[in-house]
Amino acid sequence: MQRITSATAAELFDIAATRRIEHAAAAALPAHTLMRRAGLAVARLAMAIAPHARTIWVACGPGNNGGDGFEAAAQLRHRGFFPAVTFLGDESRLPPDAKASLQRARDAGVTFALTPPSAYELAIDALLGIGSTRPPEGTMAEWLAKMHASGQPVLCVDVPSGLNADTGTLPRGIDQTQASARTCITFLSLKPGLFTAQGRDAAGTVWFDDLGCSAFKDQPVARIAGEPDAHPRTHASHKGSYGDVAVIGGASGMAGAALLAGSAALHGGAGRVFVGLLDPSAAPVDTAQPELMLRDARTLDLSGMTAVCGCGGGEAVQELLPRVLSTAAALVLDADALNAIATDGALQAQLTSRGKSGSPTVITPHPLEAARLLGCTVGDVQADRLAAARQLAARFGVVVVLKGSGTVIAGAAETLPVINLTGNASLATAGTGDVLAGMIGAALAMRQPAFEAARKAVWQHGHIADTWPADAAPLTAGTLARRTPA
Ligand SMILES: NC(=O)C1=CN([C@@H]2O[C@H](COP(=O)(O)OP(=O)(O)OC[C@H]3O[C@@H](n4cnc5c(N)ncnc54)[C@H](O)[C@@H]3O)[C@@H](O)[C@H]2O)[C@@H](O)CC1
Ligand SMILES: [K+]
Repeated sequence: MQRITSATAAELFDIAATRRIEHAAAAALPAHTLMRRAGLAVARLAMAIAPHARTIWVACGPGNNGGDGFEAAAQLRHRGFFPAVTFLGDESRLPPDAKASLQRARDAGVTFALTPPSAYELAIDALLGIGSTRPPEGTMAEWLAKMHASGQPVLCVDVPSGLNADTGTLPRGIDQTQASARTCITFLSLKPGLFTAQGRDAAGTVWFDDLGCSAFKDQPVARIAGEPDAHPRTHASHKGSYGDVAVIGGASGMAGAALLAGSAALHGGAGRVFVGLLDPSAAPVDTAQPELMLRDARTLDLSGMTAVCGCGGGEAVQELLPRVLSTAAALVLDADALNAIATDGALQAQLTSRGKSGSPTVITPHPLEAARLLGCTVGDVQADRLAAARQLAARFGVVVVLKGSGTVIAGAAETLPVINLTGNASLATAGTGDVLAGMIGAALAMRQPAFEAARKAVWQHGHIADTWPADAAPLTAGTLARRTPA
């Protein structure tokens, strides 16, 4: 059993691949072995979460996820705990493994009840796993709501019930984010839905148990990538060794966004950072950050530079985009640059030809910007974030950073997309996206490959937030930029 953290590197498998792994493993092992192992793993984790529990509510559903719950209840009873099982299904239609585990729970003396216990110290959600096909309703929805509103910890078996393990989406009206502590133990494969969209909130802390079946492989759909490699600076280096970044943005009233991106690029280790402001009346220097070389955006020669374009760009950025797209040696496109491209077919064609020519290019849309670029709704993007990121990457031939809970980084078709595991809700504040764009710009200026530059910056950006002390003042975008590691 392994706890999954932002340092974990592993492949992610969709439901179809997980089914294939399960069938191959089940065929190679004696009957019922997988469910016995899964139930034992659940029981062990339950005992670790609630070692003094008097009552553990085990809510079991109609399929093999429920079977894992019966098996866990049997194992817990053997160890002196008092599980109370509520079963929502038809015993005569249980799959064979689950039927055998139900009998084992009965033989162990587990209590069965029609309604959840009035008091309990831990709830085990074994209602639905990867076989969830429709939104929970009726009694199942009531039990889920009760479980998550009770204030007691919830341990989800395989996946939080109702969560789409491929996409991380929860059905409308199912809120699984209120329980005091949420833990999920997942089996045989790590599923992408646990790590993006609503999955992270619903699953909480994720544990993985391969049930002794690591030999059974299949085709992954994505990966979590762990901490990126450090790029130590050599002693015999100078500012020219680390490249130039030119931030293009800061239209009237929005200079701050460009300065934040510039600050992040500077602290991220770029050799020199120019900030090309779109507001002609902007101040000629930022006295708080005199290292930033402020220029009129229209005068900057971008050949040989990494451009970070769009932060606070307003509508003014549109007129510069043809030149930025054609001349920047490497490019990060953010915010208003993406909005401008979304409404301009000629710019889209230019981005596509730039991407296909192999010039390093990273785009950093949040879901609404991604929706505008794809010509769909935010709901469509969030319904399958991996697919949306892959689609954008394929259309324009660029590296895509689709921001949001479980940021997705997608690139060329032959590169497995990454779901990033760092970051938390403290990043949901103005300017943090500008900082991320600047950080990616610094990594590109240091000639790191575009996918790796994006992955590294996204990881570090979230890691700064994750390690920000809980009792410190709120993390602002300015502080985030200044803490960017070189
Ligand atoms: N077969 C085995 O030996 C193993 C099974 N495993 C467990 O089995 C799970 C998959 O089992 P299943 O394929 O039986 O799928 P599930 O147990 O996830 O659920 C499928 C059943 O739920 C019903 N259902 C789907 N959505 C529903 C809804 N909204 N309301 C009410 N009923 C609904 C389906 O009609 C079907 O009867 C995994 O997630 C995992 O927990 C793992 O323990 C690995 C080993
Ligand atoms: K479950």
